[in-house]
Amino acid sequence: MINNALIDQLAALAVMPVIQIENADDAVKLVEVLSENGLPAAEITFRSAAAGESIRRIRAAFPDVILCAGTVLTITQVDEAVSAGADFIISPGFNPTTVNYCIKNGIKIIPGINNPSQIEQALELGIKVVKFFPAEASGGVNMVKALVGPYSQIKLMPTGGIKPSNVMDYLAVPQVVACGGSWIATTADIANNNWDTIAKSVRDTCQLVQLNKT
Ligand SMILES: O=C(O)C(=O)C[C@H](O)[C@H](O)COP(=O)(O)O
Repeated sequence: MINNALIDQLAALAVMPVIQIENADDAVKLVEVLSENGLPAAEITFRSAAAGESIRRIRAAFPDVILCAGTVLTITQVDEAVSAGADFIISPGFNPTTVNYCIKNGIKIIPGINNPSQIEQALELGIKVVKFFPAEASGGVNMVKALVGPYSQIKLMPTGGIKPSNVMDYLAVPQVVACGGSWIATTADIANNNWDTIAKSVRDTCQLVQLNKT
């Protein structure tokens, strides 16, 4: 179960870089750039075959970064992510099989939801934090505000279509812990080793969200 300490860590970050990495050789350099420029965190998505190996190398090089596995769709991927060193699991949807497996095995998971019924499923299982995905396509910040009306106890991590131009609108909602997004370090910039571009994006993002933290 996601604990309060982790919620506080995510809230302090305000944003989670969602990463699709095609070559595990880029993983350590990427997290070095993220960390040194203000974001010691990464969600490594299982959208590529390099995800598990990337998590393993990042964890070995950076024992303290907040490292989670994203796009986790199966129990096999949960096991791969955890054995590689992921702190917690994020999934795009609410899959009872993976959610129950994580709960049973004491693995932290933030499952995806985008409607009231899924929030109630999550609450029934004692889940405190859910991913709101795909955030913009599901109604954006207005949907977040509508959802937290009846479910004020749930905390959300909106992801999907979030950019510098709208991230602050989400972070202004008290139940939003942090926002995920691939804009911070794009797949293309990682693959092309555009580290200066990523470093600037991280610094710009930190400067922007700092407004929310103060
Ligand atoms: O499948 C998951 O678990 C995911 O993590 C999905 C990603 O969070 C989004 O695809 C990121 O959305 P963009 O920032 O709009 O690119």
